[in-house]
Amino acid sequence: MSILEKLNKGLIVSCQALEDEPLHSAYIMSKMALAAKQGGAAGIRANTIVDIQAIKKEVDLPMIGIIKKDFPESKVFITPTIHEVEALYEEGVDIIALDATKQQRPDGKSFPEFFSEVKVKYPDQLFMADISTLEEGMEAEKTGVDIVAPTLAGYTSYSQGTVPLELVRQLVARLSVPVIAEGNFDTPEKAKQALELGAHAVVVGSAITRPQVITEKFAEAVKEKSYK
Ligand SMILES: CC(=O)N[C@H](C=O)[C@@H](O)[C@H](O)[C@H](O)COP(=O)(O)O
Repeated sequence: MSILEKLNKGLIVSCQALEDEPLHSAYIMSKMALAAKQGGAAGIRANTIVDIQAIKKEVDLPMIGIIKKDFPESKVFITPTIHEVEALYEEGVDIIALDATKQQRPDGKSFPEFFSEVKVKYPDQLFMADISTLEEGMEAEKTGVDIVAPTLAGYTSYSQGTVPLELVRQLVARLSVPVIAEGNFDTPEKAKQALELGAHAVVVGSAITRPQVITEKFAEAVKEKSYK
């Protein structure tokens, strides 16, 4: 069975904690991935080589790998340059996800320029384009990516206020490549709706693996009421 078949209509759990987050630790992310597997996840999305290595030891699910890296002169931070692609390829991940927005890249290239280089170097690797608008999804498909995901909807200056489910609906209608729903699918209902709209799979992160975010929602909810 191919990787895309294995992920078909499945839940992918994103297990990520950056340096400034309380759960920042490859060991903890590996246990998050194990919990996700026990809960029925079909795949894992993870950031950094150390986390990916630790997770691979714990679970054998299909892996979407990224490397987040900040550059002072660019807002592109998900697998931004060929160096991060190279590291993920060397490590061996089933799918490499990368920023495919029109934002200024750290290497000064446009996404099509950047991705044509990547594709020539790694013709057999599956690539997932993280985009923020329909237009970027359509552009990404033209460059030859294998999957498009609205991961960055609401995270670029020009995509503020995007409703993720609405963008999924539009992407599914306009693209031929599989669309994986990702980014603020924070309830089981929204995840299910994304699949009903035709998404190939759905990635859920914070609502499962960021306890500080989950706690905040509960804390806000109990604060809103005045109790007698
Ligand atoms: C914008 C950005 O940095 N997104 C990252 C991409 O890998 C992750 O931090 C998200 O957790 C992931 O996309 C899943 O989304 P959510 O946590 O909303 O379910």
